[in-house]
Amino acid sequence: DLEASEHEGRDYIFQLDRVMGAMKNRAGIAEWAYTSNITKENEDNWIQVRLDLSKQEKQSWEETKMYKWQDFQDFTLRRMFKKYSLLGASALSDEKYGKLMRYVSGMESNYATSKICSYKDQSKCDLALEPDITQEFSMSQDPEELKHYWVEWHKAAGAKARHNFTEYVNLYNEAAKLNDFQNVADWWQSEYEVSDFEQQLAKLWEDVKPLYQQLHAYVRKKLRDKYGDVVSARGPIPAHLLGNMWAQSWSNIESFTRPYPDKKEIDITQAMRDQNYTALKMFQMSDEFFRSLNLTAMPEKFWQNSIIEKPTDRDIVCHASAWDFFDGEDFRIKQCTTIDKEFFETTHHEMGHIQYFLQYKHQPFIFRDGANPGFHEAVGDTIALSVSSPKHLRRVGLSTGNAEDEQTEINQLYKMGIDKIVFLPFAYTLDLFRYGVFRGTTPPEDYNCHYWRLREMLQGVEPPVNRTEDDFDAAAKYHIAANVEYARYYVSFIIQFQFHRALCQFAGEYIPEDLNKKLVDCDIYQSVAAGNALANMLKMGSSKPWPDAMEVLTGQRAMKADGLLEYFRPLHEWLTAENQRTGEFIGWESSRTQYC
Ligand SMILES: C=C(C[SeH])C(=O)N1CCC[C@H]1C(=O)O
Ligand SMILES: [Zn+2]
Repeated sequence: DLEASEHEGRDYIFQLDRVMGAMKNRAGIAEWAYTSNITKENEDNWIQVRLDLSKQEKQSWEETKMYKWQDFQDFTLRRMFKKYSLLGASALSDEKYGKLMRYVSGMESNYATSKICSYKDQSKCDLALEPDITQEFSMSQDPEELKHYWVEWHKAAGAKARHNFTEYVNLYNEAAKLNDFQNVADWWQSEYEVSDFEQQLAKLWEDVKPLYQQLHAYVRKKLRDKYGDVVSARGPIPAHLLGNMWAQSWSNIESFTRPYPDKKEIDITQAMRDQNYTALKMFQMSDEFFRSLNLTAMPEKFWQNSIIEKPTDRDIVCHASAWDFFDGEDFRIKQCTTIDKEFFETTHHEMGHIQYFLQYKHQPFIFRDGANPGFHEAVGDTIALSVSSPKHLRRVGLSTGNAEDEQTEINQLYKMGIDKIVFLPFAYTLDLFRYGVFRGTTPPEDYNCHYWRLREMLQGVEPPVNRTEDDFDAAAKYHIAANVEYARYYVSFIIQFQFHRALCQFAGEYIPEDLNKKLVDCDIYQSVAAGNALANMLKMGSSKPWPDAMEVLTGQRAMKADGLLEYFRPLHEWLTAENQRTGEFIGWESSRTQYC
């Protein structure tokens, strides 16, 4: 009868959960071994472990189907069964599952090990993306040099991945269908548990687009002033001039584009170098910030097992990552830290993942996840919004700036905006592109030119040189090569401002309409009230639908652009006035050249 099966179901699912937790630990150790030492042997071992585990997953999946869990009374039990009833990629045959993993590890290892030649010294051909190309790209103001690094990287990391990517799409879609999804796009979107996810993304973009267009027009003018006619007055911005390989953050061109150049600039990269900062010091500062909020300290194993600097004796996947080994004590970060502003933020970003792991480690294994993927990406960034405030940077001795005046505040909002606002159309493009690929509306013969049509339409950028279908520029971005869904970052860059605003109110740092408690000046450092409110949301993991988690912290049950727009309102007003003053054309006409 129903009662017996629900009672038996409870015993079964919690036993299964413990088995799955041990399996995730084993899989994590094998994947860590491979991505922290890229060799054929370690890749083979990782794939073998995953194949072994898929046998166990298939068997458990069959057992789960024997329970009429949809009729169970207990919400948590139903939710656990529902999540365990999704088998995932291991629904494929061993042969196909193995091939799918080979395609992905092939793309990821190519990305991680790609080397290109220096612009200045064509005989030096051992430049890796991190730290070499990233460093060059962030410092250079020579369009020809930037074009060289852009073209060579997109050739080495992008074009070479096209075959693997095309095969991966077919197999991954097969796996989606075996899990009762139309395609991978629907599978990825199901993670957000709303029926109109794609419409919500479009609505958020409509809300933010006017602000982005003003910022884009302003920056285009500044680049035109500096580089001349290579930057058109009314068209897209050439993507290699924005200080970042993917034009996803424009922070590196702040020094010569900021609104009030004669105002003192806070340069924490220089300050950290002057103060002999190490990677470890950055991690210790981040840990101390979280502890100041009454959150949890990094456990001993974190400091023992993490890799925070690039090894010199082997190839590793340098792209920053945070790892939960599902044993309640082993949590790690792997990143190739360099001492600069970008990695100061990245360190907080990754520590945010670890803090989330720590806060939900009491949950059943199946609920040890973000309320949705965007939540996991938002935790560290939300903390970093406080850390990057002038008030906080003064508190920790990374800035000697004086109190804010109107112009300094605009400069500060501009610095935040060329990181946070410009990221949104980039993130939106990446998964709009892949939704079309998985749905088949973008066929392989159109992959590259469609990718650029989306980038021009949404981001208002164009490639520095003509492109063809021999290129595959999308895979020059880690997450495309490594099969990591990207809408999570788009969601994160919206909701982190909802989280930040709520935390600032808990901390007494933000009071609407109070000019002494402005959002832009908020720093929640040492606020136990804010930390407790954040912890209450993080402890839930994925045990409840994400609107319940968001409501616990913000009182809102939907992701909305209002937090971001409120934060940047003074900048929006300033940009609009400035663009009117200089007569800028707002938006962009299609590119002068047919580049694809
Ligand atoms: C730092 C990570 C690892 Se989860 C990352 O991939 N991020 C953080 C912000 C956006 C995105 C990127 O680098 O493209
Ligand atoms: Zn992340």
